[in-house]
Amino acid sequence: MITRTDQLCSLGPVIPVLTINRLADAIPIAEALVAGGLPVLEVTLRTPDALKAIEAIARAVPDAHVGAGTVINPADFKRAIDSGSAFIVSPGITPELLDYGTTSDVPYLPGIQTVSEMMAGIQRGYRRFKFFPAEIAGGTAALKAFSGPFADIRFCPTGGIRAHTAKEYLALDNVICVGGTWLTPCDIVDKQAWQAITQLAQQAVKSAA
Ligand SMILES: O=C(O)C(=O)C[C@H](O)[C@H](O)COP(=O)(O)O
Repeated sequence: MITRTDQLCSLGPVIPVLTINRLADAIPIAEALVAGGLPVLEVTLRTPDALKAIEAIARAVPDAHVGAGTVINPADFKRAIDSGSAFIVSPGITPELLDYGTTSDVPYLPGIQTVSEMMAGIQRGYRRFKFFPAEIAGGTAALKAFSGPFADIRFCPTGGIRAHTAKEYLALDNVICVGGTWLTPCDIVDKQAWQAITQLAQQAVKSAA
Protein backbone atom coordinates (compact mmCIF):
# COMPACT_ATOMS: atom_id res chain seq x y z
CA MET A 1 0.00 0.00 0.00
CA ILE A 2 1.32 3.45 -0.91
CA THR A 3 0.52 5.97 1.81
CA ARG A 4 0.52 9.77 1.58
CA THR A 5 3.67 9.67 3.64
CA ASP A 6 5.26 7.40 1.01
CA GLN A 7 4.30 9.87 -1.71
CA LEU A 8 5.86 12.72 0.24
CA CYS A 9 9.02 10.80 1.13
CA SER A 10 9.44 9.64 -2.47
CA LEU A 11 9.86 13.20 -3.72
CA GLY A 12 13.53 13.09 -2.74
CA PRO A 13 15.86 10.47 -1.26
CA VAL A 14 16.87 12.76 1.60
CA ILE A 15 14.88 15.06 3.88
CA PRO A 16 17.26 17.83 4.91
CA VAL A 17 16.79 18.61 8.60
CA LEU A 18 17.12 22.37 9.04
CA THR A 19 17.68 24.46 12.14
CA ILE A 20 17.08 28.06 11.09
CA ASN A 21 18.97 30.49 13.29
CA ARG A 22 18.43 33.56 11.07
CA LEU A 23 15.00 33.94 9.54
CA ALA A 24 16.52 35.62 6.48
CA ASP A 25 18.33 32.38 5.64
CA ALA A 26 15.15 30.28 5.45
CA ILE A 27 14.10 31.07 1.89
CA PRO A 28 17.57 30.94 0.28
CA ILE A 29 18.31 27.61 2.03
CA ALA A 30 15.01 26.17 0.86
CA GLU A 31 15.57 27.45 -2.69
CA ALA A 32 19.09 26.00 -2.74
CA LEU A 33 17.90 22.57 -1.63
CA VAL A 34 14.97 22.51 -4.03
CA ALA A 35 17.32 23.53 -6.86
CA GLY A 36 19.53 20.61 -5.91
CA GLY A 37 16.64 18.14 -6.16
CA LEU A 38 15.55 17.87 -2.52
CA PRO A 39 12.09 19.46 -2.18
CA VAL A 40 11.00 17.91 1.16
CA LEU A 41 12.38 20.00 4.02
CA GLU A 42 12.08 19.52 7.78
CA VAL A 43 12.45 22.70 9.84
CA THR A 44 13.11 21.86 13.48
CA LEU A 45 11.13 23.78 16.10
CA ARG A 46 14.31 24.53 18.00
CA THR A 47 14.80 28.18 17.28
CA PRO A 48 12.60 31.19 18.02
CA ASP A 49 11.92 31.83 14.33
CA ALA A 50 11.23 28.22 13.30
CA LEU A 51 7.49 28.69 12.74
CA LYS A 52 8.09 31.93 10.86
CA ALA A 53 10.65 30.10 8.74
CA ILE A 54 8.08 27.41 7.88
CA GLU A 55 5.56 30.10 6.97
CA ALA A 56 8.07 31.95 4.82
CA ILE A 57 9.17 28.84 2.94
CA ALA A 58 5.59 27.65 2.41
CA ARG A 59 4.71 31.06 0.96
CA ALA A 60 7.80 31.86 -1.09
CA VAL A 61 9.12 28.51 -2.30
CA PRO A 62 6.18 26.83 -4.03
CA ASP A 63 8.17 23.75 -5.06
CA ALA A 64 9.20 23.02 -1.48
CA HIS A 65 7.22 20.70 0.79
CA VAL A 66 8.09 22.12 4.17
CA GLY A 67 7.28 20.35 7.40
CA ALA A 68 8.10 20.70 11.08
CA GLY A 69 10.51 18.60 13.13
CA THR A 70 11.25 18.48 16.87
CA VAL A 71 7.49 18.40 17.44
CA ILE A 72 7.19 17.01 20.95
CA ASN A 73 3.59 17.70 22.01
CA PRO A 74 0.16 18.33 20.49
CA ALA A 75 0.46 22.11 20.99
CA ASP A 76 3.60 22.17 18.81
CA PHE A 77 1.84 19.94 16.30
CA LYS A 78 -1.06 22.38 16.03
CA ARG A 79 1.17 25.46 15.84
CA ALA A 80 3.24 23.82 13.12
CA ILE A 81 0.14 23.04 11.05
CA ASP A 82 -1.20 26.56 11.55
CA SER A 83 2.09 27.88 10.19
CA GLY A 84 1.71 25.93 6.96
CA SER A 85 3.59 22.68 7.66
CA ALA A 86 2.92 20.05 5.02
CA PHE A 87 4.04 17.26 7.35
CA ILE A 88 5.07 16.68 10.95
CA VAL A 89 8.02 14.76 12.38
CA SER A 90 8.68 13.99 16.04
CA PRO A 91 11.93 12.63 17.46
CA GLY A 92 10.03 10.25 19.76
CA ILE A 93 6.47 9.44 20.75
CA THR A 94 4.07 10.09 23.57
CA PRO A 95 0.54 8.67 23.77
CA GLU A 96 -0.77 12.25 23.42
CA LEU A 97 1.21 12.91 20.25
CA LEU A 98 0.24 9.62 18.64
CA ASP A 99 -3.43 10.27 19.42
CA TYR A 100 -3.27 13.85 18.20
CA GLY A 101 -1.59 12.76 14.96
CA THR A 102 -4.52 10.50 14.12
CA THR A 103 -6.84 13.53 14.17
CA SER A 104 -4.77 15.37 11.55
CA ASP A 105 -4.90 15.06 7.75
CA VAL A 106 -1.26 16.00 7.47
CA PRO A 107 1.30 13.17 7.13
CA TYR A 108 2.97 12.53 10.48
CA LEU A 109 6.15 10.52 11.00
CA PRO A 110 6.41 9.53 14.66
CA GLY A 111 9.98 8.90 15.82
CA ILE A 112 10.69 5.46 17.19
CA GLN A 113 13.84 3.82 18.44
CA THR A 114 12.52 0.43 19.63
CA VAL A 115 10.16 -2.32 18.53
CA SER A 116 7.87 -1.57 21.47
CA GLU A 117 7.57 2.09 20.46
CA MET A 118 6.83 0.99 16.92
CA MET A 119 4.12 -1.32 18.22
CA ALA A 120 2.52 1.54 20.14
CA GLY A 121 2.34 3.43 16.84
CA ILE A 122 1.12 0.46 14.83
CA GLN A 123 -1.68 -0.05 17.35
CA ARG A 124 -2.94 3.44 16.47
CA GLY A 125 -2.71 2.85 12.73
CA TYR A 126 0.73 4.25 11.92
CA ARG A 127 2.73 2.37 9.27
CA ARG A 128 5.53 4.86 8.59
CA PHE A 129 8.03 6.03 11.21
CA LYS A 130 11.12 8.09 11.65
CA PHE A 131 13.85 5.81 13.05
CA PHE A 132 15.83 8.03 15.42
CA PRO A 133 18.65 8.21 16.34
CA ALA A 134 19.33 5.76 13.54
CA GLU A 135 23.06 5.20 13.88
CA ILE A 136 23.00 4.79 17.65
CA ALA A 137 19.82 2.68 17.65
CA GLY A 138 21.33 -0.04 15.48
CA GLY A 139 21.55 1.51 12.03
CA THR A 140 20.94 -0.66 8.99
CA ALA A 141 21.27 -3.87 11.03
CA ALA A 142 18.30 -2.86 13.19
CA LEU A 143 16.23 -1.94 10.15
CA LYS A 144 16.96 -5.32 8.56
CA ALA A 145 15.88 -7.02 11.79
CA PHE A 146 12.64 -4.96 11.88
CA SER A 147 11.74 -6.14 8.37
CA GLY A 148 11.14 -9.72 9.59
CA PRO A 149 8.25 -9.24 12.02
CA PHE A 150 7.17 -5.88 10.55
CA ALA A 151 7.34 -6.45 6.80
CA ASP A 152 4.85 -3.72 5.87
CA ILE A 153 6.42 -0.98 7.99
CA ARG A 154 8.66 1.64 6.31
CA PHE A 155 11.08 4.13 7.83
CA CYS A 156 12.82 7.42 7.40
CA PRO A 157 16.03 6.78 9.38
CA THR A 158 17.58 9.95 10.77
CA GLY A 159 20.35 10.69 13.24
CA GLY A 160 24.03 10.34 12.50
CA ILE A 161 23.52 9.66 8.79
CA ARG A 162 26.00 11.39 6.50
CA ALA A 163 26.63 11.67 2.75
CA HIS A 164 28.69 8.48 2.64
CA THR A 165 26.29 6.32 4.71
CA ALA A 166 22.94 7.44 3.27
CA LYS A 167 23.21 4.99 0.40
CA GLU A 168 23.45 1.94 2.71
CA TYR A 169 20.15 2.94 4.30
CA LEU A 170 18.45 3.78 1.02
CA ALA A 171 19.34 0.32 -0.32
CA LEU A 172 17.01 -1.30 2.26
CA ASP A 173 13.48 -2.23 1.15
CA ASN A 174 11.95 -0.80 4.31
CA VAL A 175 13.58 2.62 3.95
CA ILE A 176 11.65 5.25 1.96
CA CYS A 177 14.07 8.11 2.49
CA VAL A 178 16.62 9.27 5.06
CA GLY A 179 16.88 12.50 7.02
CA GLY A 180 19.88 14.50 8.10
CA THR A 181 21.58 17.77 8.77
CA TRP A 182 24.64 17.22 6.61
CA LEU A 183 23.24 19.24 3.68
CA THR A 184 23.35 22.51 5.60
CA PRO A 185 26.65 22.66 7.50
CA CYS A 186 26.89 25.69 9.83
CA ASP A 187 29.98 27.13 8.15
CA ILE A 188 28.32 27.10 4.74
CA VAL A 189 25.14 28.66 6.14
CA ASP A 190 27.18 31.32 7.97
CA LYS A 191 28.92 32.20 4.72
CA GLN A 192 25.57 32.19 2.92
CA ALA A 193 27.19 29.98 0.28
CA TRP A 194 23.86 28.83 -1.11
CA GLN A 195 25.37 27.35 -4.25
CA ALA A 196 27.40 24.98 -2.05
CA ILE A 197 24.15 23.76 -0.47
CA THR A 198 22.71 23.08 -3.92
CA GLN A 199 25.84 21.05 -4.70
CA LEU A 200 25.49 19.00 -1.52
CA ALA A 201 21.86 18.29 -2.43
CA GLN A 202 22.84 17.31 -5.98
CA GLN A 203 25.50 14.96 -4.62
CA ALA A 204 22.96 13.36 -2.29
CA VAL A 205 20.51 12.81 -5.14
CA LYS A 206 23.23 11.43 -7.42
CA SER A 207 24.68 9.05 -4.86
CA ALA A 208 21.20 7.72 -4.04
CA ALA A 209 20.41 6.96 -7.69
O1 LIG B 1 14.77 17.44 16.09
C1 LIG B 1 14.30 16.36 15.81
O2 LIG B 1 13.08 16.14 15.72
C2 LIG B 1 15.19 15.22 15.57
O3 LIG B 1 14.75 14.12 15.53
C3 LIG B 1 16.60 15.42 15.42
C4 LIG B 1 17.16 15.47 14.01
O4 LIG B 1 16.54 14.65 13.10
C5 LIG B 1 18.61 15.21 14.15
O5 LIG B 1 19.15 16.30 14.83
C6 LIG B 1 19.37 14.88 12.91
O6 LIG B 1 20.69 15.31 13.03
P1 LIG B 1 21.94 14.62 12.33
O7 LIG B 1 22.26 13.43 13.13
O8 LIG B 1 23.01 15.66 12.42
O9 LIG B 1 21.56 14.32 10.91
